[in-house]
Amino acid sequence: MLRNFDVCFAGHPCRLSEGIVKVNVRSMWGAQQWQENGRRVIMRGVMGKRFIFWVGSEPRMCLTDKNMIKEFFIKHNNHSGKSWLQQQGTKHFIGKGVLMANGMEWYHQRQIVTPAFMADKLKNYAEYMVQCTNEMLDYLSEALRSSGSTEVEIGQYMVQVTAEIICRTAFDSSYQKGKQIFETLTQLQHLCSQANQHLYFPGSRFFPNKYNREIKSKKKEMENLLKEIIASRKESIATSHRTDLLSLLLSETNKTKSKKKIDVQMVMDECKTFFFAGHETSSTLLTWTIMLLASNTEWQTRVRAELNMVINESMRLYPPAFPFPRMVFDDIRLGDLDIPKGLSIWVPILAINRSEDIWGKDANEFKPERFADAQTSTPGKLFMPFGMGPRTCIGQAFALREAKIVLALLLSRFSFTISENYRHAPVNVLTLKPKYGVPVHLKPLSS
Ligand code: HEM
Repeated sequence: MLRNFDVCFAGHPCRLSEGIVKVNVRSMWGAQQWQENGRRVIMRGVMGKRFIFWVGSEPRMCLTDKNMIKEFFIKHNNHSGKSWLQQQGTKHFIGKGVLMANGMEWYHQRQIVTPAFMADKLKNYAEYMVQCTNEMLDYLSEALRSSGSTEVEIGQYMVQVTAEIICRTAFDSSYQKGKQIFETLTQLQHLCSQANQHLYFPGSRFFPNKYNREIKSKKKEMENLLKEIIASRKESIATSHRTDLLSLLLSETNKTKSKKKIDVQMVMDECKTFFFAGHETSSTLLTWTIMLLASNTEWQTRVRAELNMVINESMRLYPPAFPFPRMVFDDIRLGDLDIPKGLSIWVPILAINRSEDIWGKDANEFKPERFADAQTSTPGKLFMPFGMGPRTCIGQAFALREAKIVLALLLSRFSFTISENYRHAPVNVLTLKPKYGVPVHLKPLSS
């Protein structure tokens, strides 16, 4: 039985779309502020810190209590997971990979991919990260020289470098080879996001409408490309000693008796998941961090010694990814609540990260020093940019190492300021992106 929170039947509590925060209910907790084209949009909640809202046919409960969130993510992982509705929303571009799997399927997949992110592998990956970043910076310098302009949209370079890094480290293939897959995956992601904004009713996914037709054809295109890479790698798998993610996955397809045996469709879904999760979030983190540094130039000199603080503050203000809502599959007791199965738990990360009650009056300001001492600067605060509990981000160490390498190399070669053409418009397309990119003026440090 549910008690002690307000109920709202009006729809999404907070929806970031088209760069403008649209609040179509009164139920947002606390206050959430956003800046759109210089205009500050302020939402104030009137429904309290716990409430229920509906997403289509799925009831979701907003939870903001730190202890209950921790208890839920850590203790109740076995009784919760991604709902059918969420799996439907992402199935065309990431399928049933580890991000969307539940129960034993998730457990087996997580076991298979974990070795690819162990400390010894990360050490090897660092070399690729440096190499890919230097190549990107050379390319960037050349682009500036040939255009004669100082302005670039930096986001596209961050997408390119993180895509190249994940291709080389996880799939041992070059960016050029994986480029087509990335483009198709990005198109699919946008198509799925647009399709999800339309009314869902039972059976609607089978309708041959514009979105469904395009999604089907793009999905086929991408899977054919992946099949080509898999086929060429399968031939060499027995003789090579590769330990990248794709090799780990392919070796599991050969295990006839293993409980963990996976088929080619699963390998493809896992590849799509890592293509998506492995660069989308990281490029977003880098782009927002550069936007913040370009707007707060004094931090460019300090950041060399204090990268951790800057990266944390960037993820607080612009969390690249939020934990997906988790559906409760069995009745559970959570704090003072009895949660029935079928209810999803949703944590409003943006509201928590910008709450004045938690972070103080300057919650909306860029102040990396609030993370000066990671042990003591966040007591009593909930900060979970990589999720929490057994399903925490598998690529966390990878992403942080990559972010530090890319930022450190960029800062060693350029200083930068935000362009007057920058339009602040965060938009949620599964990750939190700057809708119009981040144009900056770059100045080579040697000149
Ligand atoms: C700044 C960069 C990143 C951020 C902020 C981020 C954030 C997250 C978050 C919040 C989750 C939890 C999702 C949930 O609970 O529903 C997650 C899961 C995951 N992330 Fe990341 N991530 C980042 C980079 C990466 C990278 C580089 C990889 C792979 C190379 C990766 C792979 C994954 C996978 C596979 C999961 C699913 C884990 C599971 O369910 O067991 N992520 N990430």
